[in-house]
Amino acid sequence: MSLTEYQDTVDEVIIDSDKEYITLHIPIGEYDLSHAQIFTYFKDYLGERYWFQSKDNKFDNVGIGYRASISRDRFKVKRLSEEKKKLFDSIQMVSLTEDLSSRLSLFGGVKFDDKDTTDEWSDFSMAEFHLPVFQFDLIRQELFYTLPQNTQKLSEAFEELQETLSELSETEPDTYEGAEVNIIKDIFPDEWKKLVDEAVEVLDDETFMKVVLARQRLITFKNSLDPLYLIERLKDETGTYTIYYEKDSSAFISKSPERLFEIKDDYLWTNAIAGSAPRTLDEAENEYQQDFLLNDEKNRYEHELVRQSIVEDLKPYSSVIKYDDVPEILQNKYIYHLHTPIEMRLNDDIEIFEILKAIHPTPAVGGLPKQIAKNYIKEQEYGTRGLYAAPIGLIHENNDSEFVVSLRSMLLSRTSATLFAGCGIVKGSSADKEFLETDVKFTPMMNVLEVEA
Ligand SMILES: C=C(O[C@@H]1C=C(C(=O)O)C=C[C@H]1O)C(=O)O
Repeated sequence: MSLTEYQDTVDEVIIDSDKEYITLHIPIGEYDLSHAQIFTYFKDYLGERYWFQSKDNKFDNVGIGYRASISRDRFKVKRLSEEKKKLFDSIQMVSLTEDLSSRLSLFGGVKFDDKDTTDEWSDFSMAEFHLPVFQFDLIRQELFYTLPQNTQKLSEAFEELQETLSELSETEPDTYEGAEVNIIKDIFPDEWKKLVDEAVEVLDDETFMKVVLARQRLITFKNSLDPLYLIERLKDETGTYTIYYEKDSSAFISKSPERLFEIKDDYLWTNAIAGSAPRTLDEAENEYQQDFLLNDEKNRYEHELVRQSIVEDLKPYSSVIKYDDVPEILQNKYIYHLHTPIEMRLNDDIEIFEILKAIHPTPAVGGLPKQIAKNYIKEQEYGTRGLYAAPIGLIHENNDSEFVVSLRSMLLSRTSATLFAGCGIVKGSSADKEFLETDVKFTPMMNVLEVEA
């Protein structure tokens, strides 16, 4: 079926003058679009584009152009909830056929904490979510096209859109160049180890049990990083989330294994992930590492703390919370983690930002007790986390949502990349071992950039 057949439907739409935007919801199966085509065709939108693919491939969304945004300097649940509602309420949705299943979403995130933003993160606000002009759902083959209610006649806009889509489907993806490395430099590696040692000194079994300490690696390039190159490289590792998020002259990229939560029809799914061991190409070694992880006291203890804390944080929002006592192994390309899935039924009328505030930062990326760990990180860790280890994801109109803990990530400017990786420090941790673990956690981004340390 071709889109021209919907022209009558569009012509008959009665415009609701109370709304600020009209969103056309359109099947695009006839066009067969690729990520590379979309990012090639919409070059001019550089700085206002994203790609979000979930680990289970339930979502593969590309957003182009930020038509409207919620952007706040402070993470205030009430204000954000009001603004989100106001934005969704200002849209007149026009679905061209009844059998569409995709949902319009806001995409964005909330920074790890409110530590003074150094220049490197200044393109992103504390909390920021975007309604795209074009939201492509490449799994369901549907498009949301949002335009201001008053710009032009809707039927003309629809004709133009069809032209855009045919041009897009005929677009040859641009060729691109790889990244030519200038310098690779760990930021303050010795100081980081010293900080870990100091943390181990203050940590105990009761008052301050865990803190996650992160470090950075800076890579500079001789040429500017081509978005298309990055998009193609991001496809290399499967089984993780993919986040590619352009904002003004920065881009943030993550290949995270970790879901913060998913909410669907009053149910919430989350997980405890803590405890790590490297995965190699040697099967016998891998068997050993998994076995070690499942039975190692330190890793199991750390994992248990994380799980307990998440369950405690969510208790006020649910009367039914389910999980197993024994963790499973979560397998990524370069690393194994201990993993416990958690499922709960949400009480009525829970705001998504409330859940976000309650659950973030999980002790997998902050520590325990939460507030002490958060303060410790803010005061002691070098630099600013910004969107590293922060919640990033999609919020749909009805509160259904999916958020990622943006690990295995980097912040890009035109010719440099800052990679982030951290690990949980508990009493008895060894700085050298943890240093190696952060090395392993840099691997997904090193691999995206095709560089070796
Ligand atoms: C903090 C990171 O990872 C987290 C810390 C882990 C650990 O300490 O074992 C494991 C998985 C993640 O929850 C990171 O990747 O930067």
